[in-house]
Amino acid sequence: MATRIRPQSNKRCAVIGGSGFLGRHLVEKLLDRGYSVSVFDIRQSSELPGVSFHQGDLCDQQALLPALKDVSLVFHCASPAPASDDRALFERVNIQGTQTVLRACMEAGVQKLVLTSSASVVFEGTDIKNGREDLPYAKKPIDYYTQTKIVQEKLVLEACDKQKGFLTVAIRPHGIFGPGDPQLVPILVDTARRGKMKVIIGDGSNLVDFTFVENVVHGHILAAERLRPDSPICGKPYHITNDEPVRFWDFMSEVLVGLGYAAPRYHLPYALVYGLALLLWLLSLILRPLISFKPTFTPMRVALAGTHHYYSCERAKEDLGYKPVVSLKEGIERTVKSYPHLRHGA
Ligand SMILES: NC(=O)C1=CN([C@@H]2O[C@H](COP(=O)(O)OP(=O)(O)OC[C@H]3O[C@@H](n4cnc5c(N)ncnc54)[C@H](OP(=O)(O)O)[C@@H]3O)[C@@H](O)[C@H]2O)C=CC1
Ligand SMILES: CC(C)=CCC[C@@H](C)[C@H]1CC[C@H]2C3=C(CC[C@]12C)[C@@]1(C)CCC(=O)C[C@@H]1CC3
Repeated sequence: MATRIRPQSNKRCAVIGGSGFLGRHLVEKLLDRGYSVSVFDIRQSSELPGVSFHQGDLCDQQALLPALKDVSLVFHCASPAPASDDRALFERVNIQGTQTVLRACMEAGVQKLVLTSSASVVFEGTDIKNGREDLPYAKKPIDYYTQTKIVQEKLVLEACDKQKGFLTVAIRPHGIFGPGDPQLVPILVDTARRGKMKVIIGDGSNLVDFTFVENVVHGHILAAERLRPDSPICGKPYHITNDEPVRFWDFMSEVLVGLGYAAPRYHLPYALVYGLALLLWLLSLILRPLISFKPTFTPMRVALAGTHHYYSCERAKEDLGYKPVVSLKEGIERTVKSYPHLRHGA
């Protein structure tokens, strides 16, 4: 078992969203690196030695304050899941809630805030190849969740104020995967179990970033440790990826085959699938008062599965000294091993 390093007083931090997939990995790495961690989350998490847990809604400033007491550094990686598809909730938590987090940080005397944003803040459903951070925010984001992530990122970066001694930075990960992920592998396996994972959308050559969770954690910690008044990173966003763009369908196939399912083989033209998804989505809207159904193939998912969207992490390499610590191959192997219950026939 790994021994934890004893925390120094300047290594006190809080992780808002620390019970979630990314948050949990982040908390474990922070403990390994000698931080003392306080977790704030709406969801109860299993206990970790050395962590003080505070349960509450981040929209409630009074509930947040005890978790931020004597803390100089805050990571904000809480968000409702995109799949919840609840506009009012996205707006309340990602926009108003983030304003509350900022106010609470000021009141508690927090000096640094690292936000988990998303690379999708610049994605409009059409190809992005090696996109850099200077791409404009999407005017037509792929969904409302992403719309609120854009506003959230702007709020946090604009709050960076060297005079007030409050520094901020945003990490933009893309396609996070790894042990404990509640989205990517479970959705994929569910689709395969329902017999809907037979078709490749388009010619299958579109490249996408999938980022192993430990690399995303590494990017967050580097950003936190480099965030100083004299550093060029203040108030800026950073892409964090595996730096190994992969064909979307090769990645999916590798995970599926690793778990004992067949890889998709047949091809359908992108425009046809997108058109059908659009039609289904319209039907689901029209029929909503009578029956409720959630199509697997939403226009947003088809766009994610059928276009190029990969990003450059050169800025993170230059300013943060970032380099992925786990390769895509190893990440996939470790992920597949961590889901014995999702194996074919389990
Ligand atoms: N996963 C991915 O591929 C990507 C994720 N991101 C961003 O990374 C961050 C972490 O994502 P991920 O770990 O996947 O998500 P998770 O849903 O696993 O974790 C988010 C955590 O925040 C909690 N939470 C939600 N609402 C509130 C609230 N009002 N107050 C306090 N806690 C709350 C969630 O609880 P509950 O589960 O009960 O809602 C959950 O424990 C998010 O900001 C997301 O937008 C960005 C790019 C890609
Ligand atoms: C790269 C990236 C941004 C990944 C984020 C996670 C999800 C959006 C994907 C995880 C599993 C994916 C998936 C599909 C779309 C995108 C995901 C939900 C499909 C529904 C696309 C159409 C299919 O043929 C089935 C796919 C199942 C898995």
